[in-house]
Amino acid sequence: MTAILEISGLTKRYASGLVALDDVDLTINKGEIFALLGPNGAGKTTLIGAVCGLVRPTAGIMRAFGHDMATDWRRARARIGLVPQELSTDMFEPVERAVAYSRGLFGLAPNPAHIEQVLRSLSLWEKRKDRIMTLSGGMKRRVLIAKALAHEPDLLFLDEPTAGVDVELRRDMWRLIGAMRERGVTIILTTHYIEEAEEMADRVGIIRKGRILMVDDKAAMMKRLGRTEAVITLAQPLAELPAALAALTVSLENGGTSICYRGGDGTGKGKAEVAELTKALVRAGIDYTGIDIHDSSLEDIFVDLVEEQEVEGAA
Ligand SMILES: Nc1ncnc2c1ncn2[C@@H]1O[C@H](COP(=O)(O)OP(=O)(O)OP(=O)(O)O)[C@@H](O)[C@H]1O
Repeated sequence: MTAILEISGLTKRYASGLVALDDVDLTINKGEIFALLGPNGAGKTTLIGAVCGLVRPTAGIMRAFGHDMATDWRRARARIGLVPQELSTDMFEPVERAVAYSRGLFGLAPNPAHIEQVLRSLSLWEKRKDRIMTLSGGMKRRVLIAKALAHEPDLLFLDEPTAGVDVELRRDMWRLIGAMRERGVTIILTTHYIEEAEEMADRVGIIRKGRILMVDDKAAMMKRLGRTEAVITLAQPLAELPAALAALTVSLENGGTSICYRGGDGTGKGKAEVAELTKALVRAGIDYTGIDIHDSSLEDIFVDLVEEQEVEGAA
């Protein structure tokens, strides 16, 4: 595995005194899709801004493609693309010219064939002569991506690429991100849609209050922190749990009308234990009217992790 971005001890204290990034270490490998998840204000945009030269770090070292970003920033930055949350300039420009101009900003020779390919892949070719201000919100998003791809970056940051876009555009974005990965582009995306990380990411980082709480392969994270939850609705309420169930991680809830199971480890163990539980109920002569069972999602894991930290922080 080749590391293409290495961040260590990255700290950002804004003039207000607020510490938006607190000693962040993070390594991004070539060719991966990395999703950075965090609640509002966690520091995601600040982190992207620091790597892309929009935010001046207070401390820390960043290396991209082997270049130290403090001393050799320009060469590193030339290989990085950024799709920000909002379009702030170019509103009066026609699409094609704005995208070609973005390429020129990095000192690259014009390449109309590449610009055409980018515009076509984003369904913008028909709109290439239109002024950006006349486009719909979704089309403006596509222009942002086209601008970031104009200089053929090897590392692409997408800051909440699908916030506020419709389902169709979101699917299109996912397809596009997948296609970029196929071409070997490394992608770091921030998202509030955990479904997006679950669908696309190879690795997931969870950030809160400027600190990275966890980084892991998505599958490993779900396996390690995943669990199964089952609620068994009883035909008759119970006053207490039967002794036969003592070995299982169950509790009596909802005024004795349901038995809740929380356990397992994301590998199927939970489902097997729920099966055991139902058999034990039958053996004990306890009748039930329904079972609701689900495996935890990345969202459950995320919420648990962030809440756990809230509790620790308050303690
Ligand atoms: N220019 C600034 N000056 C002072 N504080 C700032 C500045 N920019 C961001 N912050 C603060 O830094 C913290 C991190 O903000 P940041 O935008 O990086 O979070 P985020 O994770 O991207 O949030 P969101 O998901 O809402 O976009 C927040 O508390 C924010 O208010």
